[in-house]
Amino acid sequence: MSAHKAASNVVLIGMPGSGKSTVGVLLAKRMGLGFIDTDLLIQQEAGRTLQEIVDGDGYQALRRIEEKVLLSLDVRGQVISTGGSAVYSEPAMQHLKAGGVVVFLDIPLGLVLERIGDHSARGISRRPDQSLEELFTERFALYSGVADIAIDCVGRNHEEVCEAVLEALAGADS
Ligand SMILES: Nc1ncnc2c1ncn2[C@@H]1O[C@H](COP(=O)(O)OP(=O)(O)O)[C@@H](O)[C@H]1O
Ligand SMILES: O=C(O)C1=C[C@@H](OP(=O)(O)O)[C@@H](O)[C@H](O)C1
Ligand SMILES: [Mg+2]
Repeated sequence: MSAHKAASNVVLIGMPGSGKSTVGVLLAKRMGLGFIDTDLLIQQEAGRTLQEIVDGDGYQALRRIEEKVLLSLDVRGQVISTGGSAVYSEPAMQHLKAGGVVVFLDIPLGLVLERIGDHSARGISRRPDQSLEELFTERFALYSGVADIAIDCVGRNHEEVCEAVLEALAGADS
């Protein structure tokens, strides 16, 4: 059996602004799957917004809650949109990989900056001294290393990214 059929979730990873949440919904509709945004599960688990967690307890606290939420996911037939920092947990990523195909939505730093605008209110999990450029470089290696499939999202709108993911999944299936 192919990797895709054996593993029934589709897991989206990538930088904030890469389209995990918005494209994830489109993808779920096209594939007839359910949809989970793990950022919302984290907020429910913590009873706070992501920004409140970062402001109150620090960026590592957010990563700890995120890891716990990801490891407790036991689902099939879902598109799972993760948060950009999910990739910092190796056990969580291995857990997600075991149950699905991991798809990296790849955008360059310029698009990250353009799309997330004033990121101070977006709860980004990073060291206070770390620039977005450094964060981008650090994460790019992690996303590329763990993904089963990478999608170049440059020059593609939401629908086109969704289409590209579908094509790549079909290719991985055959
Ligand atoms: N392919 C795309 N083309 C144009 N805008 C996009 C695209 N993907 C995402 N966006 C926009 O970028 C912003 C962040 O998207 P979102 O899905 O929340 O990303 P993520 O969940 O990866 O942080 C939203 O305003 C969204 O509409
Ligand atoms: O990249 C990050 O550090 C984060 C991205 C957010 O999700 P999106 O990638 O969906 O914006 C969210 O998980 C959290 O605020 C941390
Ligand atoms: Mg999101």
